[in-house]
Amino acid sequence: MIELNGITKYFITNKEKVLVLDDINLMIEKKDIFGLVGPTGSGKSTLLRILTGFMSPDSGSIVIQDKQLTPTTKYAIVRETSMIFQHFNLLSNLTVLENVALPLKLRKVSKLERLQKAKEVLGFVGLENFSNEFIRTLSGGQKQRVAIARAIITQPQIIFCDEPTSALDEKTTFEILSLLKKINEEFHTTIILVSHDISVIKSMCNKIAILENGRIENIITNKISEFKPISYLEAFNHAE
Ligand SMILES: Nc1ncnc2c1ncn2[C@@H]1O[C@H](COP(=O)(O)OP(=O)(O)OP(=O)(O)O)[C@@H](O)[C@H]1O
Repeated sequence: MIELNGITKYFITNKEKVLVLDDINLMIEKKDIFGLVGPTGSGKSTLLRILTGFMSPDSGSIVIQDKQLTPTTKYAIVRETSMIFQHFNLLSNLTVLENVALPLKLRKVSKLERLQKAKEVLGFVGLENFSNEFIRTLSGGQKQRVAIARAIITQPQIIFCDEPTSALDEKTTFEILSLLKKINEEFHTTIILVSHDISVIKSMCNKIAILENGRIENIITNKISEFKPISYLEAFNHAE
């Protein structure tokens, strides 16, 4: 469970103080696939950075898994989460298996155990025969599968996905979204999905928050397949 209460964030630019997030209140339940959409500059990345502990809000409170996110608790909380990025963020000098095992290496899990677990999750994402390949030899979809395997190896409660399919074609997008859905269903992982693509959000999410100018303009929790973007979304939608 994630609860945001009254989150605000300012940036200082050219001696000007700009309000980038304005009183954000959100409740995300366990096993939700929660979509965060909004035009460029609406504050999606800033909100994601705050949720993942990379940035602190100026005011407001965040509760994740029943724990208040503070500078002292954030490392323990972040350990229960993983992140998937648009451009995969894999290490090109490591093999597929080493990339996937890396989070367990950082947690000082023994080599035998982490490689065994990495093979297991590579099987789950359908890349069991790619263990010894280097990242540069893979397609975009395969790279994202590796990133997903790396994300689930720590059995996170929450996965944050920042435009996970924006670099992929339509068919690969469908395959990656199906894989994320399978993770949500099998492990009851909560997924927070940031995307420009309304069709991605509509096909995946059971709740959608629409951000505009740093404010939540709307939260949609039912009849998502019937949701039609209105004027403020027209500039960036791929819908219908
Ligand atoms: N480090 C920063 N310093 C100053 N202003 C910033 C900083 N980061 C973001 N901003 C501004 O904050 C606002 C929100 O930016 P943010 O990146 O969160 O939006 P976004 O919805 O993720 O946009 P996009 O879809 O283009 O990634 C924008 O006006 C942006 O210019």
